[in-house]
Parts: sequence; C-alpha cells; structure tokens
Amino acid sequence: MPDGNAFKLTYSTMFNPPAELHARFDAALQHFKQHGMGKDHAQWVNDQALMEGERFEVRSPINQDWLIGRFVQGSTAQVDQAVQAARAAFPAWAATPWPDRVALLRRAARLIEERVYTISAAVAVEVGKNRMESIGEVQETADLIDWYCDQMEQHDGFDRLLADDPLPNFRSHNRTVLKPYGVWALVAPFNFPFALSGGPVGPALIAGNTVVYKVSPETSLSGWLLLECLRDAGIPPGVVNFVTGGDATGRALVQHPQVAGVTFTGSHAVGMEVLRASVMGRYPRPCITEMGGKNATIVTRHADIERAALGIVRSSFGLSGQKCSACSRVYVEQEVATPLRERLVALTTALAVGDPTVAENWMGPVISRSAYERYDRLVEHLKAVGTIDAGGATLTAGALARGFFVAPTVARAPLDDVAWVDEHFLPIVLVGEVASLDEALRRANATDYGLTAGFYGSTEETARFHREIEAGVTYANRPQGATTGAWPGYQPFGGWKGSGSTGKAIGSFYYLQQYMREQSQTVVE
Ligand SMILES: NC(=O)c1ccc[n+]([C@@H]2O[C@H](COP(=O)([O-])OP(=O)(O)OC[C@H]3O[C@@H](n4cnc5c(N)ncnc54)[C@H](O)[C@@H]3O)[C@@H](O)[C@H]2O)c1
Ligand SMILES: N[C@@H](CCC=O)C(=O)O
Repeated sequence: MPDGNAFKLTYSTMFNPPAELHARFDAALQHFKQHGMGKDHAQWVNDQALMEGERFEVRSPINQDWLIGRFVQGSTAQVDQAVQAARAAFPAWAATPWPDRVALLRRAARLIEERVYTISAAVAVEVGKNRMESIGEVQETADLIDWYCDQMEQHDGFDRLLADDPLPNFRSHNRTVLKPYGVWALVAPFNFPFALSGGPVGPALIAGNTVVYKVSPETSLSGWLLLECLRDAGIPPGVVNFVTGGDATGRALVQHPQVAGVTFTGSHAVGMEVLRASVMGRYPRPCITEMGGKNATIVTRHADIERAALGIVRSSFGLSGQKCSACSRVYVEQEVATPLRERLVALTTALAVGDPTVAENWMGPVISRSAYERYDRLVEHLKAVGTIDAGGATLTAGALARGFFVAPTVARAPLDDVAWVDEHFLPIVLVGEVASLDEALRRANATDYGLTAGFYGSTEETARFHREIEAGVTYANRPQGATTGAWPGYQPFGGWKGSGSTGKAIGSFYYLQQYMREQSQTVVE
C-alpha cells in the first residue's frame, strides 16, 4: 500500500484495516460518484482511442439507476485492427532488453498503487464488491506484476549458457533462451476484472509479447482503468491494446488466426471452447485457461468448529459467492454436524447485506439479473429436495430493490442431488453429513473441478487431506477463509482437472515461463 504504514494488505489480513484506509476509500468513492460515472469510453488501439461503434451501457449491480459508463461493442473488424497493431509492435517490443520491459511494468505497478483508492472505488461500484475486497483486488494486481518482474530478474531473463559439446575437433557453444510468442490475447471474467486482466497482461508483456485484452462487458470500466495505468507508465504504442464487448468480441479475439497465445479466465464451458479452438489452426498455440470451481470444505470430528464456521462463511459468501474459489460444498462428519450448522446459521444471519461500498455492509449484490434469477431457481429447487437453514430469499427492502441483492444461504440437499455438481456462482453453500473422512474425501474429489479445497481437523488428518485431495489450492484450519483468499507470494493460485489447463498457478515460480517458448542455440567455432 502507498501509505508507508506497517499494514500489509492481503485477503487474509483485510479484516481489520487502519482507519486511514477507510477515509481514503470514502473520499475516492465520493469523487467517483460525482465525477467518474456516466461517461463514454473508448477502446484503445495503437495508442489511439477508438470511439466509433454501437454502444452498451454498464450499470451498477448495487443500483441499476447508477450508470457506470457507455462502452463500444467491439466489432470483428476492430478486434482485427487491435491484433494488427499488436503484430506491428511485436518485433520492437520483443527486441527491447528485458530489464527495460521490467522497468516499464514496475512503473505500471507503482501507478496502480498510487491510484489504488480511485480504482478500487470504481471496482466496488461496478462489480458490487465490498471496499476491502476491492482494494485487495487492485493491490493484488500490482503485487502480481511485481512478482513476475522479480521472476524475470531472478532468472536473468531466462537466457542460460549450457556446456559445450564434448567434440574432439570443434568447439560447439550451447545456450538456451526463452523467447516471446507474438500477440497474446487475454479475456477476463466479471468478478476480478482488474486483477485477472492485469495479472496475466503483466507476464505476457514482461516476456516480450504484445497484448490485446478484453474484460467482461459488465465490468468494462475496470478494464479501462488498467489500460490507463499501462498507458501512463509509458508502454509503447501498439504493445497493449484494449477492446470492449461481449462474447462475440471475445470469440473474435481468441480465435483470431494471428493471435499466438491466449489466456482465458472464466467459466468451464467457455474455457473448454477456447481451449479446443487453440488447436484448430494450422498449428497448436499456447492456451492458458483458468476456469470454475465447485470447491469443498471438509470438517472432521476433530475440527475447531468456530474456526471452521468462520472460514466457511467467509469463503461461501465473500463477493456474494462469486469467486471461482468460493466454498459451495461442505462435508461434515455426523458427530459435529449439528454444532457446525448452528454456528454457520448464526454467522450467516448476522451478515450485513447491502450497498457494499458502505463500510458496515459486508456482502453486496450478485452481478446481474440473470444471476439473481438463477438464485431464485436454485433456492426453489433446494426447498423442493432439501432444507434451507438460513437465507433463501431475494432482498428488496428500500434501496435494495434497485439492485440484485439476495440473502446468503445455508442449505441441505441429498448428497446425490444435482445441486452438488454444477458451479452456481451464488452465495449458497450446501452442508452434507458424512460418516467418515474417507467418505468426505471421496465426495470432495467426485467432481470435474479441482480448484480450491478447505479442511478442518487434526494434524494427522491434514496430512491425509494433502495426500488425497484433488485441488490446486488447499487450506487447512484457516479461519480467514476455508477456500478463498490466495495472495501473490503467499499462495500460488491455479486449478486442477476442469478448473485449469496448465497445472501451473498464478503468482507461482512456474507461471511466467508459459508466456515464452524455448530456443536452443548451438554455434560451432
Ligand atoms: N480459475 C480462475 O482463476 C477463475 C477466476 C475468476 C473467475 N473464474 C470463473 O469465471 C466464471 C465467472 O466469470 P464470467 O461469468 O465472466 O465467465 P464467462 O465464461 O461467462 O466469461 C468470461 C469472459 O469470456 C468472454 N467470453 C464469453 N464467451 C466467449 C467465447 N466464446 N470466446 C471468448 N470469450 C468469451 C466474456 O465476455 C468474458 O469476458 C466462473 O466460472 C468462475 O469460476 C475462474
Ligand atoms: N484469487 C481469488 C479468487 C479469484 C477467482 O475468482 C482467491 O484466492 O480467492
């Protein structure tokens, strides 16, 4: 954070921030509401604003009367224009010494930090996140970019000498170097529009690729605010380009024949489509897909029930259950099911739901009318097949009627019900009773997803959980969040199975290399 105080913000330290942070956020929020909303925004191609084209409106899920801005529905021709700009800029950017690229990205990271309150106020209103989640998302983006800069430096630009060939009559010098691919396309989801565009844009650029990126239409302003930081850092024309629009714009981008590599973050269904398309051209191209989750938490008879309940509630209902890492399934041993359920219900019913930019409110709305209607349908289903223990209603009192507010919900359903299978991306957690840790692990793993998993139990059980759980991000006995809250440098973040295609995690030691291809160079004297 830019304040020089000792507070280090992460998703697990955000529960008790200094007062100054609230004051600065409040000032930025007021400024955004008075001066930042309702404007027409451009796409950005080759250092030029592209204003022309059909427009769509973005309105806040907190209150549909709040017009965030108007954005261009990017056409196929405009996507092509952006890709051509990125192609033209590629040779010079790839040839720029990597320390210079790192210096520019570090400058962008510092600008993000300087603007952390301004940007997070906009993210909060646009996504419907609470202030700490919003500030966290923006700061996380700067930390991710710094992490990849550090990686480039620690590996000396990934340029290494190898032993000379053991030849008797010739000297043969060998070297291996990682090189960029070309134009990298990035598509981001609505829930972390700043971090999940800036997170991958950073390494793509550090590696020497040029970029065209698109965020979800619902969160287009967040994408634009990132572009401003990159532009103002002095990244050369054409190196980073920004298009806006919906699914068709995204499809035109990721399927463009001159795109050399893709990073997609979003749902499993779309991610699989993007991944399949990546092998349909004349040759395969790298495709990093980060997809959904159906994340389980296991609570055994040896668990600290208070910790478990706190961690589950934070992970099930943070950002209204709209995190890929959200906890949507709990498997609890029968012996402790009643006390756990009682604490879950008590904590859930005490949550303050409302305008999440107000400090007192912890949970905001869901993103859209369609999510709101999906909530209604799932609640009706759960009432029919099981029991609602807390929540189970849309919230329409007073100003809440202008947004998409729903009650955080704890429910029961038969363990073979379909509700345990699909990712719903809603603040609804299912709690099911199991006879043993064996059964809990079997059920937790019986999913096509493998993103995050939580555990509460003894030390010996934790070791077994780590041996057997099929998930890329795991947490044991953590009250700050059962399945959510990874932070760069502390928890690398990536999915197994249907949750991710590469087995390499965001913010890890192994991520940046994916944006480069290896060339082995042998020269004989
Ligand atoms: N694994 C992760 O790190 C991670 C992180 C955040 C969100 N997610 C997942 O994202 C999903 C929620 O986000 P969403 O609703 O925005 O996801 P989504 O899949 O509907 O959309 C994601 C992005 O893809 C674009 N898009 C849609 N169809 C496309 C197509 N055919 N080709 C190219 N682009 C296309 C959208 O416009 C949007 O920008 C959840 O499933 C969540 O779990 C995963
Ligand atoms: N990185 C976030 C989740 C991002 C996806 O939605 C977490 O760790 O909770």
